[in-house]
Amino acid sequence: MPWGSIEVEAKFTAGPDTEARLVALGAALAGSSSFRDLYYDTPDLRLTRADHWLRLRQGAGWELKCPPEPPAGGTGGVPEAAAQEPPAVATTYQELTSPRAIVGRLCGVLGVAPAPAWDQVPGAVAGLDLQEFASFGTRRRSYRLGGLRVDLDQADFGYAVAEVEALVGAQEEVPAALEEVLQLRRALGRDGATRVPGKMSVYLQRHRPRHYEALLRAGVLAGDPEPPPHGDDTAKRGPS
Ligand SMILES: Cc1ncc(C[n+]2csc(CCOP(=O)(O)OP(=O)(O)OP(=O)(O)O)c2C)c(N)n1
Ligand SMILES: [Mg+2]
Repeated sequence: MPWGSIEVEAKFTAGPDTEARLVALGAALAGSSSFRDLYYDTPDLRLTRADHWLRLRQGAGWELKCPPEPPAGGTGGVPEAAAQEPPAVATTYQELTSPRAIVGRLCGVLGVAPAPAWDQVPGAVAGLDLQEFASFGTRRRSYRLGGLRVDLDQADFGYAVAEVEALVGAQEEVPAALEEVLQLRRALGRDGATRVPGKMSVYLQRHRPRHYEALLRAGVLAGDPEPPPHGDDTAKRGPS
């Protein structure tokens, strides 16, 4: 897919038995990694208030996670549950990686014409006055099971979260992918009855409360219950 792929994700809180359950289901450890993410927005938060997440990921480069473009003439059958209205059972995002696609989408959201000098993302970041608003490290253990991926993350600000993820190439494939993602999460003993906040939600709630409130008001984030404080054993239950 020239414009990136569509990511269907459902988060959950991993337990001490999660990795054993994954292996029992036939999943294989695909790798362990550590990386730092830096996220950018305009001073008046226009990108994140439009649910667009521009980041520079150490070792991967620039990436833009944004709601999938509705295909011409239809919603592409994105099921309600996967819709971005919080609380979302799962989230569906396009992940753009090509500089041209990222810059084009940024300019579209901000309503400006791309300048010739913005053929690479850093030029657009400077030209659009985008500033870093979040920076945190993640230790990740990833498992693969069929076409699904399970990431067990431990953020360096003391929060652990896991997610089941499927990548599809077209909107029409989202409903089937969503069912597979939710089925695996259930098989891991996590029914999704309680909404599990992502790392960014917790980071903003703790470190950028005004930004967090703005995203609640914009309906981009749901009012997630603040997870246990640092050092709580939930945080410790991250990737072993
Ligand atoms: C449950 C939920 N999560 C994220 C969002 C929006 N959002 C906030 S930050 C954000 C960007 C980061 O996405 P996330 O999957 O939380 O982080 P990570 O797992 O490190 O990225 P990956 O490796 O999967 O690309 C999004 C989409 C939302 N509205 N609801
Ligand atoms: Mg994710």
